[in-house]
Amino acid sequence: MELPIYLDNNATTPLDPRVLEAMLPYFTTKFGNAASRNHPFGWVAEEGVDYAREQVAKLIGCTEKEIIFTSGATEADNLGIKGVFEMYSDKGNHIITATTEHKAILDTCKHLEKQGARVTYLKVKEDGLIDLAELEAAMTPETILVTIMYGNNEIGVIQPIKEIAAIAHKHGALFFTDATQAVGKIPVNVIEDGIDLMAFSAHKMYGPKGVGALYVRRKNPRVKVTSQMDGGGHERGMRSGTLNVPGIVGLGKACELCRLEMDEEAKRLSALRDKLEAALTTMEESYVNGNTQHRLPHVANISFKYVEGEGLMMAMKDLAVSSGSACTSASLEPSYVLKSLGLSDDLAHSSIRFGLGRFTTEEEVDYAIENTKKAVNHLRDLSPLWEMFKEGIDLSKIEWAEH
Ligand SMILES: Cc1ncc(COP(=O)(O)O)c(C=O)c1O
Ligand code: FES
Repeated sequence: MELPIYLDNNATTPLDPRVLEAMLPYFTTKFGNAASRNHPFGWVAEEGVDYAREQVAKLIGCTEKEIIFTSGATEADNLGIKGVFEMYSDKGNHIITATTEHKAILDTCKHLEKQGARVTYLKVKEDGLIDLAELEAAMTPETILVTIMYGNNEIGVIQPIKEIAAIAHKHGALFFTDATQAVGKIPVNVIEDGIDLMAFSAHKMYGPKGVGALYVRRKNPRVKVTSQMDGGGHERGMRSGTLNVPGIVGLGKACELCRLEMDEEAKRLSALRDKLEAALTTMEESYVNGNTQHRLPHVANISFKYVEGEGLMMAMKDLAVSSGSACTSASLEPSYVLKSLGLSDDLAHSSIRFGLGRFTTEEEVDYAIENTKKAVNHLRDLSPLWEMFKEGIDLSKIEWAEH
C-alpha cells in the first residue's frame, strides 16, 4: 500500500488508465480540428467527438444533440443559468436555488442579482435536504428557473430531484441541476427525473480535468439558452471555441465506463464507506453529517467534536482528505454547507470529508480508520476542552474571554 492515501475523490478523481488510453491518439496522430470539414484530419477528430457525444448521451438518457461540451461543470453551470435567465427574461426574473449549492451556482446567481434577477436561496433541513413545501411556497408566476444540485459535494446528500422537477414544472418554470457529483456515481436519467438542464464534469468521474458538459432538453419542452461564448459557432452556436478533442474523447470514455461499472462500484464503495463510518462513529462525540439514506455511495462527512479540523488533517498526514474548516480553501470561514445544516462554527471546524473512489482499496480504508482514530485520540488527549468534557463540565455554560 502506497502512502499517502487518496480519499478526496469529491475534489477530483484520478484518471482511469483506460480513459487515458482512449485519449492518447488524439494528442498525437489524431490531432485535427473537429471543425475542419474539408480533410481527413478534421473528419477523424470529428468522429472522436461524435462517438464521445453518443457515450455521454447514453449515460444520462438523452440524445446527442442535447449535449453541449464545455470546459467543465463551472462553465456548464454559468451557461445554463445565465443562458436561461437571458433567454426567458420576458417571462420573469425569479430564480430559486438553495444555500448548500456549489459556488459555481451561488456566485452565478449573485452575478445575476446585479443584472436584475430576484433569487430565493432556500434553506435546507438539518439533514441537508430541501423542504419541498418551502420550494412550492417560493414559486411565483415570475419564477423561470429552479436550480437545485443532484448530490452535494461536501456531504453527499441526494435531493429529491423528481419531486423538485415536478414542482418547478407545475408552476411553469424550468429545472436545472448541477449533477457534477452524481453523474457516473448513481443512475441519472434526465427524462425519468424531469431534468431540463444539467451540468457535469469529467474530472469527478475518472476523466480528465477541464472538460464537462451541459445537457439542454430539446423536446417537451424545447429549452433554449443564450450562448455565453461568442465566436465561430461551435456546438450549434451554444459554445464557440475549438473543441478540446482529447478531453471530450476522455469524457466520453469515462461516461461509458461509469455506465458499465457504476452498479458494482456503488455497492463496493458504499460497503467500504459504511465500514469507515461505523468504525469512526464508535468513538465518542463523533457525528455523521447529512441524511444517511439519500446520499451518494462514496462520501462520509464526519465531525469529531473537541478536535480542530485543521490540526486533525495535519495529524493524519498520510491521508489526503478534506476538512470542513477553511484553512485549506481560499476563504477563512468554516464550511457554509455544514453551517446551513445548523452546525456550530466549532463543529463545522471539526469535520472531515472522506471521499472514496474507484481505486480505493479495503486495505486503505482500514488504514484510514486506524490513522484517524489515532489522530483524534491524540489531539483530544492534548485538549483542555476534551478534559473538561470528560470531567462533566458543561462547556456551553462557560463564558470565554474575548480575544
Ligand atoms: C457540485 C459541483 N459543481 C461544480 C463543480 C465545478 O466543476 P469543474 O471543476 O468541472 O468546473 C464541482 C467541483 O468542484 C462540484 O462538486
Ligand atoms: S480550522 Fe482553519 S479556518 Fe477553521
